[in-house]
Amino acid sequence: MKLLVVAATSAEISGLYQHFGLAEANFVQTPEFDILITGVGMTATAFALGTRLNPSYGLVLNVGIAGSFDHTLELGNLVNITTDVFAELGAEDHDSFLSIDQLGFGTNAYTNNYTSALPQVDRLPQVKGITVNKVHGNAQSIARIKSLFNPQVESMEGAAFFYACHQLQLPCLQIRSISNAVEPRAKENWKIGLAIWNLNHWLIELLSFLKNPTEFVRHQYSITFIKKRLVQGRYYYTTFTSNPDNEDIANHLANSDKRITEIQIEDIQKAMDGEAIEEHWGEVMGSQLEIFPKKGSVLIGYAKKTIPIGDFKQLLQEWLAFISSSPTLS
Ligand SMILES: O=C(O)c1cccc(C(=O)CC[C@H]2O[C@@H](n3cnc4c(=O)[nH]cnc43)[C@H](O)[C@@H]2O)c1
Repeated sequence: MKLLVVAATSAEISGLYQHFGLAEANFVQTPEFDILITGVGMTATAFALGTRLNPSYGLVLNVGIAGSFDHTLELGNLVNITTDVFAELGAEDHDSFLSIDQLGFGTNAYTNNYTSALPQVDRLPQVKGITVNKVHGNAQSIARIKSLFNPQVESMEGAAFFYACHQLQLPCLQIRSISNAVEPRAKENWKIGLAIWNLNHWLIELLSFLKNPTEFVRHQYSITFIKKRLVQGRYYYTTFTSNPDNEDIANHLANSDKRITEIQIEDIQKAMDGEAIEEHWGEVMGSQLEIFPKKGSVLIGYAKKTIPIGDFKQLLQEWLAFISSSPTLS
């Protein structure tokens, strides 16, 4: 299944280009996925999709940042926008608004139509979005649009994206990261960097998963391994998880250096072979580890997260392979 990733600006998916070693062009093709940068707004999106969208794509994915009307969504949170509305398309009727539907000229609301279960998508909250030409930044217009559509988020492209995919009947998803609250304009409150960071981590995890869903257990736990270059050519290895349930596991791995990881793998292997081991590791590397050979599970961290022993062994092996890739790590 080939994927088309659609974003308004290349800045919003800069981490993706970097991770896969791609040049920041407006249309990039790789064996597993293509990237299309449309430009900001509905017109630019419609034009770019008109030139590039075709039935060879198994999934079309719109990603970007968005403003939120919903106070339960924190800045930097990711959402799955399942319905998106052309909020300004229609006619004013004195104090009322007539949508394009009410005028009899079309449809103003479009939904995504991707039903396959992807763990990275399933764990995101599903929200209703509106698409606007003008970012809301005025108390009266915000109150008005809320009373008209009761939206949770807004963007400048989403509904146009759904419209184009709908025209070609292509499976599509719109995933956005909240960069700002929709409020009387206060640009200093926007967290664009955080929103883009989280979006890119999620995107890299999804694309790596689609590339090889069965190979990596870490993807089942939504854990991404990260290698950062420090000064003087040294590297720093850490982890990230977009699933709060797995934070203890991710931290445990990040805290395990090569030696500790090897010792854990040895003990886990012994436990799996029925040999006696120290089951109560207690606090190791700022994390709790208990091994239960009879139950076939391990407990990691203080949130009492228990996972199958085989999964833990494979996680450790993947981590060991990752951190062993550079001779600079002790
Ligand atoms: O500096 C500004 O005033 C400004 C206004 C809107 C967007 C931007 C951007 O840099 C991002 C463009 C991109 O972001 C989406 N976006 C983000 N927040 C909102 C929002 O509150 N309302 C509508 N769109 C938003 C949008 O989809 C654009 O593509 C800067």
